Amino acid sequence: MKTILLIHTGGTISMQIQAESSTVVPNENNPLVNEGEKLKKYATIIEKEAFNLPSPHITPKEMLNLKEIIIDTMEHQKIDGVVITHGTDTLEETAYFLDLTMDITIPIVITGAMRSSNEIGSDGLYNLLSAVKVAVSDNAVGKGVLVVLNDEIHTAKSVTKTHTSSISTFQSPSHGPIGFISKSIVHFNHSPNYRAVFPIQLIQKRVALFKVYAGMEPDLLAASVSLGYDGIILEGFGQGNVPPNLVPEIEKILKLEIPIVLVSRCLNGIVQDVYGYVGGGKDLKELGVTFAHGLNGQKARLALLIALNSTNPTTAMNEIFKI
Ligand SMILES: NC(=O)C[C@H](N)C(=O)O
Repeated sequence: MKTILLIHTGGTISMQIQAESSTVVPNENNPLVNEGEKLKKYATIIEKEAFNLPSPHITPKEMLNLKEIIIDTMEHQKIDGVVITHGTDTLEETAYFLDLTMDITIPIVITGAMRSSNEIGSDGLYNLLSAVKVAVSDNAVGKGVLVVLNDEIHTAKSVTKTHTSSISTFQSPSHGPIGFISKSIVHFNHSPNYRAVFPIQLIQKRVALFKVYAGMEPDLLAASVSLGYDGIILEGFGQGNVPPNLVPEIEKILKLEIPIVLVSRCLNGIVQDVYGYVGGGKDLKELGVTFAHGLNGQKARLALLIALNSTNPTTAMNEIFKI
């Protein structure tokens, strides 16, 4: 039987709803900790509670802490896979952070829930069982960090939370799930083709993220530089375009060697240097803006943060943002 390291971090999966107010609140004691018996059928479980936080309280510091817990455990005992329970709001960010920083081939599977532990139809325990089934699957080895909810398996790079409350909230726009879990099997449809890994130890730099909007003025970009941010992500329009009045400020910032990375505010597709007007993708590429293909804003932000904190930021940026 395989051994799985199960790490709890909090989130709705371990919260409860209060009948009087319908408010969902954290539990002092994580109810999932008592569910070990149900998991024993699938794996030998080593259980750790890293923290008990709603996921909006999670920062790259906690993400780094999770990485350390996994590495430390692997140094002391043999484990065949890792399952992490996590709030869904920032789940995709923790998943992608670990995907970019963990140089290991054993499966790391992250799961969560949209309904709290004491709600009718709670999806927590079910998703946890699914995540364990994936983590013990031989076919999950070498596929990077995976996200498992609602019977689907997604890669950390492509998955995103698409619905505020539905249990089918996690989707991979443009890609679809990498696999699924049925009653009896864990099935993979395809494999991820490329994964850059940067085992950083520390996060010191700061990266700002801006969603571009019609009529946006350049002062916020200038303010982020004055505030000492080390990099900027722009979630541009469509295939990667911005309003023309941002262009002089973008040029100024790039001359200061502060990287600007462009993604699209569209849910599907990639950014390209197609449009040749002022503020169009072609213009931005010529100025030296970096294009991040297929990443959403929050993941591009983590990617740039990790690149800037790695030993050779330029090489890391080239690796991370190549298609
Ligand atoms: N479904 C959830 O887990 C949402 C919750 N606000 C969290 O991320 O902690």
